[in-house]
Amino acid sequence: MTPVAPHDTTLLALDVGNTRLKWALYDAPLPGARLLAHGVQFLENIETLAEGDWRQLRAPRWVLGSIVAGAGVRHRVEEQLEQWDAPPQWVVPRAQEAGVVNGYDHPARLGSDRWVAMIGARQRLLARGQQRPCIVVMVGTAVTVEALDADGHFLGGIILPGHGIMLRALESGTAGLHVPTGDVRPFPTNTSDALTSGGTFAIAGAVQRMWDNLRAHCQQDPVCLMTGGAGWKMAPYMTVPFELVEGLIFDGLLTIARERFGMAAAAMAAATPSALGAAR
Ligand SMILES: Nc1ncnc2c1ncn2[C@@H]1O[C@H](COP(=O)(O)OP(=O)(O)O)[C@@H](O)[C@H]1O
Ligand SMILES: CC(C)(COP(=O)(O)O)[C@@H](O)C(=O)NCCC(=O)O
Ligand SMILES: [K+]
Repeated sequence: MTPVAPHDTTLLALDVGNTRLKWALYDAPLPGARLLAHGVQFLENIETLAEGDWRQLRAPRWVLGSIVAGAGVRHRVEEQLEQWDAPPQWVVPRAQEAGVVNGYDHPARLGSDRWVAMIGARQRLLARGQQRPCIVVMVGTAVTVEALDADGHFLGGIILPGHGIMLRALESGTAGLHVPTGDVRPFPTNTSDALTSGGTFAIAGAVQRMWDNLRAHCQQDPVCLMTGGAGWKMAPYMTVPFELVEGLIFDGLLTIARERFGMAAAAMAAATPSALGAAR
């Protein structure tokens, strides 16, 4: 095991989805921490991490992650982390955390990625002084659209299939849909374009509907933040004003990390001022 330097405050943040593992190493467990290194790995390649991307990585003091993949994947990720003396902590959605109140019937049954992204969204809005209702869209393997009111109450959200799952479902459920990816067109006139446009409009339409629901509920225009590996694919076709934000989940993980490890990190920084810098 690689020992951690006594005053090291590094945080390794993990976002394990159903398709890819995203990781980021920060110099401190705080929003705005300096990003030291980051990367992505498809789940089938997790076994390469310890001997590959993470081989030369500075040993993290803390490991905090969100995971929505199954127990098997979690075990494989944990094996790759064994080289360091930092047992991973996996976020489990609570009834409330970091200024967000969880409206789910069973708070812990909410996907941890959805919870962490909402905490990241809230942190981002408050940091720029915007206390407004917010729609959080994540376009990954699945698509999720969450509604938060201006006070940080998560009212509820929807789950729909992502682009890939929609196409595979149609391919396997019909006789005549086996065609290459097409283009998004207002009035598709071939099967490829019809499928690609259908999936894109389904997602854009779902977001529009949740945005309308939230505006009607709050009597105020929501902010819409969109993230996820396939967010860029949706960007040209959205019908509500939105911002494409990379790393909303990492913002959320840093916010949760501040609550969990911030005190310890501050104490270490006080012992060695150079470790964190005077600004923090
Ligand atoms: N270059 C790319 N590499 C991987 N996935 C991509 C790429 N471009 C778009 N995608 C889409 O992004 C999805 C993965 O996004 P991601 O946010 O990592 O998902 P998850 O969190 O569910 O693992 C894939 O399902 C795919 O549709
Ligand atoms: C909805 C999800 C499958 C999204 O997964 P992803 O696309 O990020 O891989 C995931 O958040 C999940 O498994 N949620 C648990 C059920 C729920 O949130 O209600
Ligand atoms: K995700």
